[in-house]
Amino acid sequence: MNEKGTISVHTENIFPIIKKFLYSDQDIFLRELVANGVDAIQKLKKLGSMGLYEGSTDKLVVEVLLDETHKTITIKDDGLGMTADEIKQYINQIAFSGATEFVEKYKEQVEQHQLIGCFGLGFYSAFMVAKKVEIITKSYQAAAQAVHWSCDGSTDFELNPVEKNVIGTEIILHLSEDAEEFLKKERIQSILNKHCRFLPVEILFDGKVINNTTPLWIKIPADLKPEDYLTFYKELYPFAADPLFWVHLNIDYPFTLTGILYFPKAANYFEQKETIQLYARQVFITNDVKEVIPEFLRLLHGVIDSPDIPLNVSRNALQSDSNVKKINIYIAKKVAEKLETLFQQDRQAYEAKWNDISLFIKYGMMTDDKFDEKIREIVLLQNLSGHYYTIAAYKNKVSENQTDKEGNVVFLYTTDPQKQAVYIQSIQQKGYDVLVLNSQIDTNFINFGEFKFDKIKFKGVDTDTIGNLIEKEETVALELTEAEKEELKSIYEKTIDVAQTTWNVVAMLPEELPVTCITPEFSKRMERFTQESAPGNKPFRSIHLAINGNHLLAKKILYTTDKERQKELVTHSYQLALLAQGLLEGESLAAFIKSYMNQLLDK
Ligand SMILES: Nc1ncnc2c1ncn2[C@@H]1O[C@H](COP(=O)(O)OP(=O)(O)OP(=O)(O)O)[C@@H](O)[C@H]1O
Repeated sequence: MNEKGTISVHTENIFPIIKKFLYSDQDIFLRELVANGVDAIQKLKKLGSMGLYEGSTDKLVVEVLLDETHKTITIKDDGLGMTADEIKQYINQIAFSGATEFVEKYKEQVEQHQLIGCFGLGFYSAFMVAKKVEIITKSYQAAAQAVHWSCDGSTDFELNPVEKNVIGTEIILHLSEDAEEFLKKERIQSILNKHCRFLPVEILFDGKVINNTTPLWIKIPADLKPEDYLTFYKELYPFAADPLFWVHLNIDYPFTLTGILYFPKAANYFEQKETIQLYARQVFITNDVKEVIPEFLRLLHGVIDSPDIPLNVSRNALQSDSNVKKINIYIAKKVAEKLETLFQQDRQAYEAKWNDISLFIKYGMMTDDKFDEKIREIVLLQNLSGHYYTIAAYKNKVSENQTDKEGNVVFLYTTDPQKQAVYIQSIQQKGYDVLVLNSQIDTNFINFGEFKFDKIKFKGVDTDTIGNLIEKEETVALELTEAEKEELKSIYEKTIDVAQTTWNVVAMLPEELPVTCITPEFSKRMERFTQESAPGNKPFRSIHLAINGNHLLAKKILYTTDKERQKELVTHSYQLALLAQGLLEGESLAAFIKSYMNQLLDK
């Protein structure tokens, strides 16, 4: 049977293209060859179960062996093996396994390394690391002659009979000089850990089984306890704090998908990138799942396993794949259902987790309309007393007191209860309620909410006078005459001669500050955006000041005969306004502290 021949590839240049993979992810050769061994074992088991193979199928394994002396890696399996004819058909004619067609079709993406799984080259990926490859194989078929195939990376091969007693296949890779790093035990161990950790057949390396053949996600959810999920989470992310809860995905129709998605503690969201792993039949494919699952769900952790995600297509094509679209919708729905159940069944536990999950939920609402629709009723807002309300419940709670003359219910919020305490106090005296919206995402969420929620407006507590925060029909009357008003304004203008500063005397509540900085809600939001995108970059802005005409200080300033005293009152009330906004700094702050100190000594 000794035979020499030419591998029938349609493109002579398939090997250089295979080699090109090497710069993106050379490691996948091992995954491909081990996965072929696993397939071969599963096929033999299937034959056994159908009565077509009588040998034992209990202890079939794939083994990876290193030989430093001969510079070889051998991948040996107890699978169904191949006859000479099968080698000719499956190995020699690459076209049969689709490799040529694949390379032709996706050459460009291959070159740009844009394929999702870099799948499809299978056996021939061995040539990414080997200058010569041998196959020694014996088919399960009765009286099959074992064969030896070898190929040195050109398109020529040799095929000869060989002595081999046991059924199965050995693939021997003679490493090329530039791939000798793969002789290191640690290197192979780490590739196996990454790609083969959950393969369904035992993989032996260095005398040990390296994989868990029945990972949690393929088990039946009803059989599992919370501890099982927590243990598996630790297996995936040894250094992360326990997750809050999880969703076990398990669907057979219209596509097959299993997986577990964990909701991590908020602090873990951005710590690690690419935290969801994608598998196809327990073979690790990638942890770059950008195109496969909705953007906001990428904050979650866990595993998704589906044979229905096309792997040898470009990433662009993947997004428009109909299965991928269905998978996206399914996962988002499952996640929303999990949250709803939690909300309905244990409101207290849901509230306790709110701070951790709110970022993720708000982000989801803003980026996915369907998710928003499902989840809007269970979004919570927290007020200063620490109570949680749904949006509808909160609207109901404050509408009587906080509806403006246009019929909008105004949600007053603080971004920093400590720093904005002065404003909060006067607002609470007026009987208004204040929400805390201080997370990273809230600036965007407020914009989103105003656009989407019916007749709701958001106003920051430090943006305006109380009368203007919620404009009502009835207004506060000004206690000053027109002449007093003009006089007061002019005193402030003359005393505080600062550029970009405008003054107005306003009828405010007596308990509000004597002078208040007015920064329209819109500018405040813009400021926060800038702060978030370029921290430390203080935007320059002109300052509008409202002088409280109804504050006791107004008349005191107007009617004091001591000019020095008047100047002091004006300056201090101005500085207090800046202080309340966190704007008093540098020289002004030093001057303020100094004059305050002097006053202490005077008294
Ligand atoms: N270890 C093995 N034991 C038995 N048959 C094998 C083995 N390795 C490869 N084969 C045969 O050679 C064929 C081609 O293998 P190759 O890895 O190139 O492609 P594939 O496994 O069919 O698909 P993929 O491109 O997804 O890897 C296989 O379908 C299988 O029939």
